[in-house]
Amino acid sequence: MAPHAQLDAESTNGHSHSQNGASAGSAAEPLFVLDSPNVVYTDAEIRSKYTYRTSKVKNGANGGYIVMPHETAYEFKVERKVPRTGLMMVGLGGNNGSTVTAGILANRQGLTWETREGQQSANYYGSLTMGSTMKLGTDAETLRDVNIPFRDVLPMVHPNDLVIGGWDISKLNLAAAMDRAKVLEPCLKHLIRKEMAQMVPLPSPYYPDFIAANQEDRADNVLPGSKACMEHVERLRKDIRDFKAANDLEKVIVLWTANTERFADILEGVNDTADNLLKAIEAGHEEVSPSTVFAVACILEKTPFINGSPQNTFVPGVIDLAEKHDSYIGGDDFKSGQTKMKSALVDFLINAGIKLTSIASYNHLGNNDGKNLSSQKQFRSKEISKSNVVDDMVEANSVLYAPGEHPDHTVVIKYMPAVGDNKRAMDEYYAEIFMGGHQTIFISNVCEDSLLASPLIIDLVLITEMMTRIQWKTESSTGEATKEFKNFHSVLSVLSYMLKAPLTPPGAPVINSLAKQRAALTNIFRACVGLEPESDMTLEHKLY
Ligand SMILES: NC(=O)c1ccc[n+]([C@@H]2O[C@H](COP(=O)([O-])OP(=O)(O)OC[C@H]3O[C@@H](n4cnc5c(N)ncnc54)[C@H](O)[C@@H]3O)[C@@H](O)[C@H]2O)c1
Ligand SMILES: O=P([O-])([O-])O[C@@H]1[C@@H](O)[C@H](O)[C@@H](O)[C@H](O)[C@@H]1O
Repeated sequence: MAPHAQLDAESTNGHSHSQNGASAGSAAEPLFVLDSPNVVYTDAEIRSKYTYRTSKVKNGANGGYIVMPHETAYEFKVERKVPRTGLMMVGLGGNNGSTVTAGILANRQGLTWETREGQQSANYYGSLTMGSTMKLGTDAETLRDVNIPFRDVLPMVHPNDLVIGGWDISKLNLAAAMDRAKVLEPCLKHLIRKEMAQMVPLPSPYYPDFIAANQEDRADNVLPGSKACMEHVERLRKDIRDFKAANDLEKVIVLWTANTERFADILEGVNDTADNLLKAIEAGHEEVSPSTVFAVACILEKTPFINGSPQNTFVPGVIDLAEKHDSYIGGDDFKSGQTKMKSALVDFLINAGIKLTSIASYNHLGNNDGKNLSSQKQFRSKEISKSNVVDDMVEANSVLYAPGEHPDHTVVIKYMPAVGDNKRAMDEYYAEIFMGGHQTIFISNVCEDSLLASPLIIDLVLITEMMTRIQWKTESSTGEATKEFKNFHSVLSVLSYMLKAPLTPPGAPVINSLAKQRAALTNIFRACVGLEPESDMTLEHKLY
């Protein structure tokens, strides 16, 4: 048997994999065409001329402002051909890794299975790309909204077509890993057990100091060496090349869904620049984490790398290296349940003029993630990513909050083995309302953590792959045109909707508001086919 088999689109009676019949390697007939001189379709590309309208503000007299409308003319280019794409997960044998793999297999085969509530069919619920819609416009006759599946706005990879592989420090095949995870129904597991058993994770670097000591008993599938080294970087690069060749892939995305690591110290001369980081790895510096080694390997292999965990994988040297190699990175920490709710509810409360003064977020869970997080250093990584999610919304409202003022905010996570993957999240939101009143909101949220995270993994992969096929150029406002098409900045902040602690290009603001994050992603994709940003003005229903 191959050192590790993969989940391959051809290995099952494939269903029509993508909307409007497209499958990997083809340019689908789009669901819609924009009838505009600003959008040109060829077999290979969509070209869209888009005017980005913002306002520049400067201080005026008496503490006021002077606002100057500002326009930038962009041209976007989208490659229409959907490439044969692989997903390599670090932590393939974990709850998320095994669950998302099983979910894709079940969807690809169009499976249904018996549950206590009756027949259940495979679906992609919880995925923004596969489960949500966007407004295309209004019907020319009836003026009713016309909405389309998000996945149809651009020619995206269909998750059913993804070829899956990856690494794990645990050697369990994915059928055994699925059993260990205790997430999926026995009847479903029975239907996919054979294919899942064929998938065996590649051995991986394991540096014990970065994850909880309680993970040691799992580490039976590790590469020689217990600290960073160039041999590990080169081995991971070869793993990616071999996976690509063995599966005849045009593209691979690597995603970290392995354990939460402790934060790495940022050390001048070690991980502060690309050159220093490469030297530090060469020298076997003990402050370089496995996730940073994966990031470096992916950047050198021009393979996008996404971090689904909260640790600071992207030390300054990694960002510097990604920029130098024009390679995509994104992260951090899937925004799956309690924090996702928080980033929507806080946005609502503060934008309703309600002064949130206290947030208490408690949760307990009993999966291996919870076990790893029961160790203080790993919990601290998670506490940071779960705590910073309200900062931008608070700072944006100077009516409610004085400079530096913010709600009390506490995050508690406890490991309770009995509940397994069924995370219990309990939140209390306490706020000041009109004339000295108070509002207290209690939220209880129980769900399988991995069934929330798995669709996010799919969205992160599909959107990252789509971004590798979008380029831009502009006639800048000062007239210096960007002659050649360019990639977006190496740090893919467009992924923020799926992430608790969105990584942004150096100096760029962090936006945590869920609505703003979705609007940014939606409107960038709309601009690539010449559609204006979504506007809810609906003047057509107000001005007559
Ligand atoms: N809802 C969610 O499940 C959720 C939400 C946000 C973030 N996360 C994060 O996603 C990650 C995975 O969550 P999970 O529930 O699947 O955890 P898990 O413990 O079930 O899986 C992690 C896997 O990573 C493997 N691993 C550890 N170190 C590795 C290394 N160096 N190389 C390769 N594999 C390694 C482990 O053996 C394990 O199989 C965690 O960091 C978690 O905090 C999960
Ligand atoms: O995304 P979210 O539900 O706010 O946060 C979750 C935490 O509550 C949980 O304790 C942890 O195990 C998961 O990895 C995830 O980070």
